[in-house]
Amino acid sequence: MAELFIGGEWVSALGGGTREIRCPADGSLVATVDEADGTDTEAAIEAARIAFDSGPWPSTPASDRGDLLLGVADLITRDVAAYARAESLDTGKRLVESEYDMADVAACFRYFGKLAANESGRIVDAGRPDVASRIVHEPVGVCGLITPWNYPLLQAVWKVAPALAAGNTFVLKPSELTPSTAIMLMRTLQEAGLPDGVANLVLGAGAQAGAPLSEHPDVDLVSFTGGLETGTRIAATAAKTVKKVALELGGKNPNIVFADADFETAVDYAITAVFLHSGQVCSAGARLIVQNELHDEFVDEIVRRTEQIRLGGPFDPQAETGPLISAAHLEKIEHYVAMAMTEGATLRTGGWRPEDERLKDGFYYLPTVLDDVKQGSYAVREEAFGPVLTVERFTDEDDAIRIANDTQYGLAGGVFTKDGDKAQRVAARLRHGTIWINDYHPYLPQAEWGGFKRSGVGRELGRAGLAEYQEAKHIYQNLRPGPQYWFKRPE
Ligand SMILES: NC(=O)c1ccc[n+]([C@@H]2O[C@H](COP(=O)([O-])OP(=O)(O)OC[C@H]3O[C@@H](n4cnc5c(N)ncnc54)[C@H](O)[C@@H]3O)[C@@H](O)[C@H]2O)c1
Ligand SMILES: C[N+](C)(C)CC=O
Repeated sequence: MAELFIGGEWVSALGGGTREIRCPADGSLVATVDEADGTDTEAAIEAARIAFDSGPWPSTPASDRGDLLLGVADLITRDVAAYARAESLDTGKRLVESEYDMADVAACFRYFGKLAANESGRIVDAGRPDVASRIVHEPVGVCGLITPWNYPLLQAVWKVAPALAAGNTFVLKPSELTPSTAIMLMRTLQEAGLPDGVANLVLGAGAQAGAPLSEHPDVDLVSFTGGLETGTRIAATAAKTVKKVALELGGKNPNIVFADADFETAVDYAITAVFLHSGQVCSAGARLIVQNELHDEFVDEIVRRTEQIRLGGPFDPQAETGPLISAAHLEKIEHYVAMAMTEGATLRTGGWRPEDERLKDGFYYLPTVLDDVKQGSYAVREEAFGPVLTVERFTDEDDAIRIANDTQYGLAGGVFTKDGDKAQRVAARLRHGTIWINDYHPYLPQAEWGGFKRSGVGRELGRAGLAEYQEAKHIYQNLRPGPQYWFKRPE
């Protein structure tokens, strides 16, 4: 016990609450951890406030902050096996996927470590030789960071690394379902030499442990990754104290396949786009939009391959994808498929929990393909966040773009074609934050990530990802001061 990290100390929840963390692949007990409530979070906010207002971190030279982040990347790389194992036990994700995620975590610390070291503000030409004018970047203050369960450490680090690089202090509240790697990260930050109170961790349910991060007047910025409904609530609450708000929300991501695409490449990516991590990926290509003349052959092949996907737990070397995160999420997917069927979708494969005895204790759902879904229907409007592919058809380029943009979301999308000009034309007209051409899923720490429309506000990663955590201050110095006499001098 004592997994809350507040003011540089490991402490237990004041109310004595605990929560069992169980592996979604088989229900085995992973850990019993502290469950905070609002009082613990308020204590963490106070520690972060004190560290910001009177601690050394905000005024530490940016290059020294950068060095510390580079050291964190090295420590995570040293401990990658333990981190990956912990991530897989909490999420049920295949070990190899967690290993990739941990490499991305280290790369993110390296990117922001180097960016911090090169941070210099800029000189502004005031148009007068007797004026020195410059923009400096300062930290925003105390940041509340709230993160989901699907990529627990990676999504946290997309916030933690730029927040630290910019000189902020923070309180992190990871998903109550997947706290283990966040606990490990606090130990790593401590080992790297981060001053006390800069990094704080509270564990627990959103409504209790998370809510003060958007409500409390001492929090200057709240950055949230999660569902649209929660994000909307957090933004509304944060508005009362005029906090800066960054939101990374859901997606209903189109994957457009033209008839001239390389067939084998497009089929292979279409399957990975939607079924990676059992579809529990914000940018999952869950909406296959395929050109009419290719439809039958393409979807037949997708169905044939989907039926061969092997499900299994994180340490099954033959498993290709794993379980859903919880019983509640499994029920949500069942409801989603039932709704699609009532709307007239054709179930081509899946649509059930697997009968395999080997999987009986986990939250598994068969990879599912729903053909003939109607445009504008529930199945194409709502994010399933599970292993369900919907199929729509299009006639020509304009039709593909119209269908792909017909969503409240705008996170990501794919385009498959051998015609490079056409691919660029389509990419330019898609209202989504990331467009992959003849590829799907890669993201880079140096490339901004975020959503158009209701997929979010602001950007993570890249230069804009650092700017989210900075205030720009203009310093204007009159080099030859003297009276101006705008108002007449009294006689
Ligand atoms: N855009 C992206 O980059 C991105 C990345 C990953 C996940 N997501 C989205 O996340 C969603 C799935 O994650 P989830 O189920 O964990 O989302 P969620 O909204 O249920 O929870 C996310 C986090 O918010 C907390 N929370 C819940 N209510 C809160 C409240 N009132 N105040 C403060 N915190 C609160 C939760 O405890 C959790 O830590 C999907 O919609 C997915 O698309 C988006
Ligand atoms: C942003 N990403 C792809 C790492 C995780 C989305 O759920």
